[in-house]
Amino acid sequence: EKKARLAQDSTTKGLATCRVLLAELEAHQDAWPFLTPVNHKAVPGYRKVIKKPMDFSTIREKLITNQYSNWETFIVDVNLIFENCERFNEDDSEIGRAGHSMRIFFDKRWAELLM
Ligand SMILES: Cc1nnc(-c2cnn(C)c2N)n1CCCn1ccnc1
Repeated sequence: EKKARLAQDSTTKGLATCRVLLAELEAHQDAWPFLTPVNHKAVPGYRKVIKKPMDFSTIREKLITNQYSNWETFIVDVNLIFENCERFNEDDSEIGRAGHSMRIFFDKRWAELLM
């Protein structure tokens, strides 16, 4: 009973921390490419190349509708944003640089908040 309650608490606390972390990501000055889903109709090749699109608004919706079982599943989706960005964009491009900057910020912050 106690163990189950502890696990539940840690999940609730973990997911509350994810909301804080997501708000910081969305507020970051380099977040602009990742705020909403890539418009694959306007971006030739995106739908073919990127099998699992992800963006901050989709993550927010999933958080609000309880689709993350714990903070690990949240981290997987955030990292998907950065992996997609690196796959589709040159490192030496506006969006590529924004992706690297956001990944560095995220790696630091989740370690501080969740580890
Ligand atoms: C995220 C992301 N990764 N690639 C793109 C993108 C969109 N168009 N092109 C030519 C890309 N390489 N995006 C979305 C960037 C969304 N955006 C662009 C300008 N303001 C927002």
